[in-house]
Amino acid sequence: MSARFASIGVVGAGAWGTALANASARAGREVLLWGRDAALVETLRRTRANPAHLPGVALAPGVEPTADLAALAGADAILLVVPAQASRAVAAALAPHLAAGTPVVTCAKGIERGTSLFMTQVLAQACPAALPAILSGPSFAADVAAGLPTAVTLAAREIEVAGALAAALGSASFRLYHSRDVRGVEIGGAAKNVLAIAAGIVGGRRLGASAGAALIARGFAELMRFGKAFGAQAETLTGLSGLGDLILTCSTAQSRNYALGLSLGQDEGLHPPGRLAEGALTAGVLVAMADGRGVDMPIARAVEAVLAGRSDIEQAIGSLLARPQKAEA
Ligand SMILES: NC(=O)C1=CN([C@@H]2O[C@H](COP(=O)(O)OP(=O)(O)OC[C@H]3O[C@@H](n4cnc5c(N)ncnc54)[C@H](OP(=O)(O)O)[C@@H]3O)[C@@H](O)[C@H]2O)C=CC1
Ligand SMILES: O=C(CO)COP(=O)(O)O
Repeated sequence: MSARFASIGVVGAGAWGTALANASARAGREVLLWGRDAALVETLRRTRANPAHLPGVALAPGVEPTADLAALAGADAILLVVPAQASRAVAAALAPHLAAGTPVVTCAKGIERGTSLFMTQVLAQACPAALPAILSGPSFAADVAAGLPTAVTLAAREIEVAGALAAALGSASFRLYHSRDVRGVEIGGAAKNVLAIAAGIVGGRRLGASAGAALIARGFAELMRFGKAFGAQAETLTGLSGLGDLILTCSTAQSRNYALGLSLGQDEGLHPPGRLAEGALTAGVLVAMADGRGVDMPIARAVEAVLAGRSDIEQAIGSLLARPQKAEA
């Protein structure tokens, strides 16, 4: 079945794109790795390494870097691995090169600002001939690139397509579960990033491990409420791209979202600057969407208020702790 996807085009040569290119090559696929920066692509080609985005990792044999998007025209499937807010423009640039029905798997974790669209909805608009799919779950690029054991979920509307893609990309160390709950998988990845910023704030403020655990559990309740309101299945949200990814990114400063929260909690502002933290870009649209459907998300709301400068950390913590006690739901 995996012969259906013998060649994979990876669009985006950042940390996650490079790691997924390596994982795909390890799974036996031919891989073209596209980057927008010709100089970076030349470095990748010459040194077989990506020091800018994934230091210390060698590019797997079988990964061919390219700066030419048209070169991906013959790929059997595409992994779209650019930040959520760049996904529409990059998918639109890719669209003219794709054969109709080519699966495009978005690997970004976010919601588009301005349109309030999930990643596969953005794909459907920008790349209408493609078959949209989503890959998400607890997986640091460095871990996947190093071949450490990792498990993620790949969802597509057609379960056969999801299964075949999972079979094509998976290996002993990179396990892909498949699903047809596209919405659940994309909500899990987007929402957990916002909650991970809150977990980082708890860490930065040294509020203790008990507070950290409470934050994960109550954050998960928010993620579940949001997911249910937007059509996700509960079993997806309790799986890898929900609870699994929430636990990972709320637990360690290896997460850029957690690290951002840590820095806020230590009153060091948005540090380090320029590093991608998708949760900071998703917080506003997530909270607005929740408001639109009457979904209570106090932790996400507190993160959004801090990031927008409407609340300081002490006010945000105070407002969460001052909420009336209620039944656990
Ligand atoms: N890193 C990780 O561990 C994981 C990341 N993800 C998700 O993957 C997505 C990408 O993250 P990651 O790879 O880590 O991010 P990086 O910051 O490492 O890389 C982002 C890549 O996207 C490129 N890019 C940015 N904007 C554009 C644009 N407008 N057009 C074309 N290319 C663009 C960058 O190019 P340039 O170098 O030229 O700026 C870079 O190659 C995010 O949504 C993230 O949440 C998911 C799971 C794990
Ligand atoms: O999504 C991730 C791990 O699953 C990566 O998290 P960060 O983007 O917070 O580093």
